[in-house]
Amino acid sequence: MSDKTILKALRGETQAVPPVWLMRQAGRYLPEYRATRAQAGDFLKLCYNPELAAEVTLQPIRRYGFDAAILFADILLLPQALGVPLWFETGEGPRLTPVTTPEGLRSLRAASDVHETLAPIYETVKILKRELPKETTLIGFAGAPWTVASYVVAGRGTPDQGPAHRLKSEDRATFAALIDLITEATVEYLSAQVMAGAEVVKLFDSWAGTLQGADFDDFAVAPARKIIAELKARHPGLPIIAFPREAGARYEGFAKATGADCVALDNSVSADWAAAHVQKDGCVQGNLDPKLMVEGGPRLVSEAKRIVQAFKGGAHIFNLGHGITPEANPDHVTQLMEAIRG
Ligand SMILES: Cc1c2[nH]c(c1CCC(=O)O)Cc1[nH]c(c(CCC(=O)O)c1C)Cc1[nH]c(c(CCC(=O)O)c1C)Cc1[nH]c(c(C)c1CCC(=O)O)C2
Repeated sequence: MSDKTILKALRGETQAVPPVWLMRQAGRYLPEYRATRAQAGDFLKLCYNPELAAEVTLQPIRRYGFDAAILFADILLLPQALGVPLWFETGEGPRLTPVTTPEGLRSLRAASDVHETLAPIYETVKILKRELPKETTLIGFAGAPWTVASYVVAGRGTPDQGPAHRLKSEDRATFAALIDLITEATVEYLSAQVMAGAEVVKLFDSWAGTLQGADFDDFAVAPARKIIAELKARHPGLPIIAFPREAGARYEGFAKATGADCVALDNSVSADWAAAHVQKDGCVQGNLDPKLMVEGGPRLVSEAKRIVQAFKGGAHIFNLGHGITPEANPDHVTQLMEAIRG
């Protein structure tokens, strides 16, 4: 059995000092990231350049000694590999050519045909496997089907994911077929990451919180359960983290319903509530407010300690409730690491 701290937590072990990594730890708040992105040309070129993508993955590990490295890539590379045109508008974020009709869906590639486009990502994983410190766990990832589909339908991120909700009610068959295609392709993609050397995988469902009632079961729970079952059949013992962001009360029971080993918590749920209602079923990850990484100082330290304290009775991986933002101060990450590790 590995004695890596992240893998211990994912097996359900309680540790005196929780392992720690941060969502978006490789990113624009780091000057060395901005320099490497400029060298690559742009964000997508960086994602598809294995040497440089591995370099930016390693940068925060060198600086802070996080317990995990997360593969540098993006959740939208998968729909791109299915044939959906993708680009990034500077200062605005991702754009895709929307897929909203049966014809649009038929024009996409089969799930098993994503690997040619994604081969450079698997190469990044292989480089990282070689170059990471032996105590650092390598996390692969993908978007969960609902979140990926919501970008594919809207052609961009929208505040309420309205276009995807509309397609879901107006042409449920097409929407469900899109979810199924992404579900299958996600298994292919994550399985290939594991074969290349990823030790853990994480499913990001950033927009799970916009799904109400039975839709949450159909489009957040069911696809995650399918993906997790198939991955665990192919890779016995593979630890999986699920992040149904803003699921609120529906965080309770999510691990059991999907088979995930760990549930990542956003910062809208209180750590005390989650310790009682979510951590009873296994490891939890989270959940410091990312704004504190901009503010720094005493509130950052006291909030971080409060979260460690709340989860100290069970398995916990320290993280933020969402990604670290470009405005965060790199010195505040050092403050955070001292608050956690002492
Ligand atoms: C919804 C989503 C996306 N991508 C991702 C999600 C799910 C998590 C979340 O809710 O934040 C996940 C993601 N995106 C990125 C990673 C790499 C690993 C890491 O966490 O360090 C991961 C795990 C790099 C990235 N993905 C993106 C950047 C910034 C691009 C740049 O350098 O200009 C990075 C480092 C761009 C991106 N990518 C996406 C958006 C909406 C944007 C624009 C918003 C933004 O700029 O933050 C889609």
